[in-house]
Amino acid sequence: MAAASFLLSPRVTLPLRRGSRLLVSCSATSSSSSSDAAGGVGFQGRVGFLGLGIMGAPMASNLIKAGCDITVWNRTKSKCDPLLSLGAKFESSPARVASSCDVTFAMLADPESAFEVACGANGAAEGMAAGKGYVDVSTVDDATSKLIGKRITSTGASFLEAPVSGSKKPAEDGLLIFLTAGDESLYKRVAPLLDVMGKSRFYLGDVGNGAAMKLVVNMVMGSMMVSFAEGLLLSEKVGLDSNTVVEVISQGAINAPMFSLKGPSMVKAAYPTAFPLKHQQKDLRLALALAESVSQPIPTAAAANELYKVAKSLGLADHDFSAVIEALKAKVQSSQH
Ligand SMILES: NC(=O)C1=CN([C@@H]2O[C@H](COP(=O)(O)OP(=O)(O)OC[C@H]3O[C@@H](n4cnc5c(N)ncnc54)[C@H](OP(=O)(O)O)[C@@H]3O)[C@@H](O)[C@H]2O)C=CC1
Ligand SMILES: O=CC(=O)O
Repeated sequence: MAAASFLLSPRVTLPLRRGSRLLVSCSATSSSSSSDAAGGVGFQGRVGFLGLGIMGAPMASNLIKAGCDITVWNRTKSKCDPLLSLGAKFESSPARVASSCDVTFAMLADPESAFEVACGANGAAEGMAAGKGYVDVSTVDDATSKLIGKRITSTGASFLEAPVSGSKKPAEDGLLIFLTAGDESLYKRVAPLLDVMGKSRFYLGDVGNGAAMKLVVNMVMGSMMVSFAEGLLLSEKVGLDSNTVVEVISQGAINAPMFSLKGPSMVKAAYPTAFPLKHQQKDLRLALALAESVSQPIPTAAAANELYKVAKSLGLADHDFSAVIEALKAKVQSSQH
């Protein structure tokens, strides 16, 4: 009986500090839950997708596979080709995508590119108008998100920030976690699309809260990875088997999927890119700025950030963020000379 009532009212509303509200949707665990009888996803209209990198490509691909009418754009045009073969349409600029679509998603690298694609020349804002929506799923800082939101809403369109937690595989599997904030009616309108791409969605109130939530989560993740890398190297130094360390960690209270997923390849010094190291360092940099804005010390994250900076200087920016372990190895070598 309890389970039935849970299913009948899947969304829980919880009060959140700073006068906003938190809506926790549990309905999104199944993308089929939002499918309509016509085989669509319960969203009427054309959907644009800007930015087809590691994350954007599988997200757009899942929307196409779910039957959505998708129009894509990417700075490097060749990355559109796999999507076009799945049935997507192409437009030659973000402005043209936005003007031909009802709702446009953007998945860009960083604050600079997210701003440029939304607000620059031929940017999405130029194609926006009342009745349209812009959903920025990139990881950016709250100030950038607010600037983008202001520019988009100045056209009469609606704006939602919706950064995601979850990496390449969750993006491929439609299992992302959306951290949304901004226009609540746009949130409700695009919920069926979020449900295709993700397993859950949080509505966090005012623009900036989604960005802040994402930065907090990635600040923790970046520090955890550094601590894990230190543990692996220390265990090796004292003669323990690193694979056994990974296994022991996986069975205890500090188990995290990230450790079991990345540990075995880290032991082999292999770092196939799921989450680029340069993006993890960007998130730590933005989290440090967020912390500074409220005078909150985050010394562990600050130390972790320094290590990711070293890793970048070693040419590891485009490797997976687990390659941060190489920066520790380099430190050991330099201390021995
Ligand atoms: N990978 C992951 O595991 C996760 C990533 N994120 C976040 O999602 C976002 C995208 O990540 P991901 O897909 O991995 O990154 P990628 O580096 O694979 O893709 C970045 C995208 O941004 C585009 N881009 C970069 N600079 C510009 C610019 N100046 N103008 C126009 N387009 C530009 C790239 O275009 P081009 O192809 O031309 O280079 C590409 O489409 C980032 O904010 C990241 O922090 C969030 C969760 C997980
Ligand atoms: O932003 C990265 C992630 O894995 O989430």
